[in-house]
Amino acid sequence: ETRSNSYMWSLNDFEVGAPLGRGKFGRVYLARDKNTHYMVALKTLFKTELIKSRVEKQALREIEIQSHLRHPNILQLLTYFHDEKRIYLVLEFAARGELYKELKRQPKERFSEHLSAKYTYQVADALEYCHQNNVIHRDIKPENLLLTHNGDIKLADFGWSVHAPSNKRNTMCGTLDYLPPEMVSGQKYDIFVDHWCLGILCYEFLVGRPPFLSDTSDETYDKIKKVEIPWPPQITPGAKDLISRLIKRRSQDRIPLREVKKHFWILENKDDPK
Ligand SMILES: O=C(O)Cn1ncc2ncnc(NCCc3cnc(NC(=O)Nc4cccc(Cl)c4)s3)c21
Repeated sequence: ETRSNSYMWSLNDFEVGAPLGRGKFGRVYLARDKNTHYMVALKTLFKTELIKSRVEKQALREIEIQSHLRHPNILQLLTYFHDEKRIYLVLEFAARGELYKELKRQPKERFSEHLSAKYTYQVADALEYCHQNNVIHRDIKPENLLLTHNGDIKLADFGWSVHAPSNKRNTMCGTLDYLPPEMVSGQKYDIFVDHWCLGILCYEFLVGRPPFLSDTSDETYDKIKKVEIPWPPQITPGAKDLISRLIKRRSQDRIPLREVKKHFWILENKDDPK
């Protein structure tokens, strides 16, 4: 039987299994609901770590944002609870784990046009839904995408998401490769930062590395500001057309997500594996 909304979840409701991954603020464990035997991913966040890094408001904002989002390509936050030391996020379990590892496992560390178009379509669909709910994800990259057992995308980790529009400074700890020009220069930004990241993501699926990858972060900043995209031979004209319409310096020039979903390269490649 399902529990009423007022039920107070606790660690005691779960049998905790193998660690799935580790983050800066805590670990992710495979866990099973003792009652229903439903498998979940249990993300623990140490309160002291959150406070030390001054991201405790971010964690609460993520819980607020993610508990209202419901979409087949967004990793669902099922519930949450805390004890004296940790906050626990009870998340949908994505059985094929991080897309990033799947990308590195590929023969040339890159996806076929079919998989690239399928994943780009599913992320575009999830982002369109986020934007309709006035949420900017802001941290779209392969590390934040998970795969279900049947190979569908789950957009995860809304730890950096905010309500649009925003000029929230974010001390990005991760890669700079996905930052759009407006965020690099600390300007006000809007939902179109996600469009930029979708273009970078599609490029990385097809090439195996992001377009502005450089040895130093200064070089990366320069390439981001100049928007110089190298086009290796495996990028077909259709893929180049879509990517060029997303990686635009001016945010309002980036094509809408509904246009991404019906772009000819996406429609020609997203369904049948070649
Ligand atoms: O990814 C893995 O390591 C392994 N893995 N494998 C399968 C699988 N199935 C589901 N979830 C997984 N991982 C958790 C993904 C997250 C979702 N939401 C998050 N939110 C968050 O981290 N928030 C957060 C962090 C630090 C500070 C602040 Cl303020 C907020 S992490 C899975």
